[in-house]
Amino acid sequence: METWFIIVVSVCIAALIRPLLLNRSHRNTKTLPPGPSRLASTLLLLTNSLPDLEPVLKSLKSKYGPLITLSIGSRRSIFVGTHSLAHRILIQNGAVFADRPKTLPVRNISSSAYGPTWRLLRRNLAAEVLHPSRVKSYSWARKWVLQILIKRLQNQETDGIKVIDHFHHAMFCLLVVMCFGEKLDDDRINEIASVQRRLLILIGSGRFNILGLFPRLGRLLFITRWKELLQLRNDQEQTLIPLIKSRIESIKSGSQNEGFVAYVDTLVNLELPEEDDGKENGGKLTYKEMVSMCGEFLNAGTDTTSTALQWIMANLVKNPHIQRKLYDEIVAVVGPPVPQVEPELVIGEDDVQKMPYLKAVVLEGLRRHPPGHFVLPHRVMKEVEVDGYTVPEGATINFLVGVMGLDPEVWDEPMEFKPERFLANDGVFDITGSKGIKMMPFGAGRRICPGSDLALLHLEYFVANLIWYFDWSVPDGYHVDLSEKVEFTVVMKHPLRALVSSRV
Ligand code: HEM
Repeated sequence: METWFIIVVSVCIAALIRPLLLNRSHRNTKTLPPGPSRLASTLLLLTNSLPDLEPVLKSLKSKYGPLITLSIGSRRSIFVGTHSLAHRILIQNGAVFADRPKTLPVRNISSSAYGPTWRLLRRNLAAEVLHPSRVKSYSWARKWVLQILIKRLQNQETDGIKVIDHFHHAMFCLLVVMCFGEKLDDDRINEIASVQRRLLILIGSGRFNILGLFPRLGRLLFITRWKELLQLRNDQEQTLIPLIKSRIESIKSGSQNEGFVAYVDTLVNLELPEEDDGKENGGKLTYKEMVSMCGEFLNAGTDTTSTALQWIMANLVKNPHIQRKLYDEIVAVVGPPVPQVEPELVIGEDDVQKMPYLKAVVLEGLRRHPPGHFVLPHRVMKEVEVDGYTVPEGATINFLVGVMGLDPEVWDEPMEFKPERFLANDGVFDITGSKGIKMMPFGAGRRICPGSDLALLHLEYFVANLIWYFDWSVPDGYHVDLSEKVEFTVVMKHPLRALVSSRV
């Protein structure tokens, strides 16, 4: 079904239920944060994916201020446009804003309601996979993937190489090992990457918004879309369940790599609590639920990181003086690059910790080009006052992450790529925003990305090694264009092509 049909149906529904809502809304809208009319809001929300709304929200922010409401029927979507309000909401009043709206029926961390199941699943990921000692135990996997990436980049074409495909492949190899404990060949990696990315891009396109906003009605009216989603989900299960089963078998038979814990290992014995509302079953995760958990792990750790890596490398190609300064720092710590790419001769993770300029480059990349220009939608758990307005219970709330990173009130020359800004304060920068938010590429507060340390390590490790081994430059007749395009994350509209030549 097409956009015009959505619009007609929504307008009819809005007209039918308007009289019912009028009394209530008259009472409430007085203190709601301001925003455009219900009809204009409905059209905006139904015809745009969340990232596509960014330019509209920017202009609404100039008109209405930093707290904006879009209404559709009785639902309210509230958007927050400044750092100080984001800090007040997510850090100082975090618990009220830590829930998620119920959308598609999957069980994973990011879509779990704020409650015991979410706590258990999140604690499991944080303690069993993302704990620093565990992250260290995956060090061999990072070295292995780095070899693969370097070999792929060495076989480049003369007119430059489109690097993003190789970054995606590398990140999938890495996250697949961490998830299923297996090194897979290229065909299997491509199969997993393909189904995961199809799901991500379809969901990111906003085509399923209606199913999330009105689950029952949406499924009836948009049966083709619903079937498309079910088919994709089925493909994902066909691809991931055999890997999950194979890992569980190897744990049972004791043939798995001793001392190495894959994400699946940690899911098998989890005992989920019964939720108070009785909507979620307790007990062990089913295979299908493990697919949702593993699918989340793969997508959270691959798409975001490879998108950020591409943006950072693009800025290093565009700004040779920054690349040179970074290379000099790397050589000062580990010496010049070695002729052979050997697992034991790459720049190690301990060395990376001694490179403040490298860290500044990565942070500047995340400020200037955060992979997500919004966080995942939060749900307000009880009515609360913010900045003199009433934010009602049940409203969804989101944050203009992209806009905050470019706010001239906070950042000097915000459009410029200047890593030096992160060297102030002895290079100490609190990405969690606990004392004050200046940017929030990983979100903030209780729902902050639990993978932020791992993501920073991956970015620092790959950027350091890629700059150490190779000189990156612009192919003839090409220029690095920093225009953006929305996929699931905000990616380069014209993907980076670079000439990558060995430094030895
Ligand atoms: C550059 C890389 C990454 C970026 C920019 C990023 C960003 C984000 C953002 C903005 C959120 C939403 C926060 C909110 O709703 O308030 C999020 C949530 C999440 N991220 Fe990441 N992320 C990255 C890498 C990772 C990695 C490597 C993992 C794990 C392997 C991960 C796992 C998750 C999970 C499980 C959530 C849901 C948290 C919850 O709902 O409690 N992310 N991430």
